[in-house]
Amino acid sequence: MTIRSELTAIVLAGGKSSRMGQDKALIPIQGVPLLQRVCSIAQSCADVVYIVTPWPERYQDLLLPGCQFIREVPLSGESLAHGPLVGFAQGLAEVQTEWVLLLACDLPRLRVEVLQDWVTRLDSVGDNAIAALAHHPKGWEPLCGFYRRRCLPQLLEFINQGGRSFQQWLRQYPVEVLPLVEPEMLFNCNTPEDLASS
Ligand SMILES: Nc1nc2c(ncn2[C@@H]2O[C@H](COP(=O)(O)OP(=O)(O)OP(=O)(O)O)[C@@H](O)[C@H]2O)c(=O)[nH]1
Repeated sequence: MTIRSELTAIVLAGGKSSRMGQDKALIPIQGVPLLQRVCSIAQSCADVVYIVTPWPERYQDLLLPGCQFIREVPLSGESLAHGPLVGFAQGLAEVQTEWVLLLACDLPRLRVEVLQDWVTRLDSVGDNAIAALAHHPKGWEPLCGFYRRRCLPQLLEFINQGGRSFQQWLRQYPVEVLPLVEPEMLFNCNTPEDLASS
């Protein structure tokens, strides 16, 4: 079921997975590779799902019907280890809808019902907010929430000045808080120990 026709989702599948020691996107959880699982949930909330990754060919055999790859490129003079903020900016440049749902690929406990509830709240987000995110004791959860497409110029300016931290970037702008009724769903799987508990 798609519940909003004006929503795009961006799923990030890049980075080094250095703590895990293998590509997190391909790790099976209950037999389904994490990236495939997250994309399928994204499709329950949005009409268009982009997977932003430096290596689309690595994922071409996954079951990802309807998802479109955006191949990420390095910034001038840099490596591809630029981090999720740059991956997000490269995906956002392709987005045509007012709102985009951003998801990391390493969220094994995502709850589609919670995301769909959040989607219904977007219409009442204040005009000045650039994003609607959950907040937990460590700060905003940037990799499971919603951004307005129009934040792209500010995002690019921050990146061009060397900024790479979501938390630092978000600190400069109004962000709407989403209710976090199930904090467990934001659990991200970074290490083999995390995996064992998934
Ligand atoms: N597209 C893209 N996604 C990234 C990039 N860096 C991290 N991600 C994604 O962002 C999410 C969180 O990544 P992290 O766990 O912070 O970083 P990581 O590099 O994957 O893992 P570590 O090396 O263990 O820190 C995951 O979904 C990654 O796939 C990047 O440069 N490009």
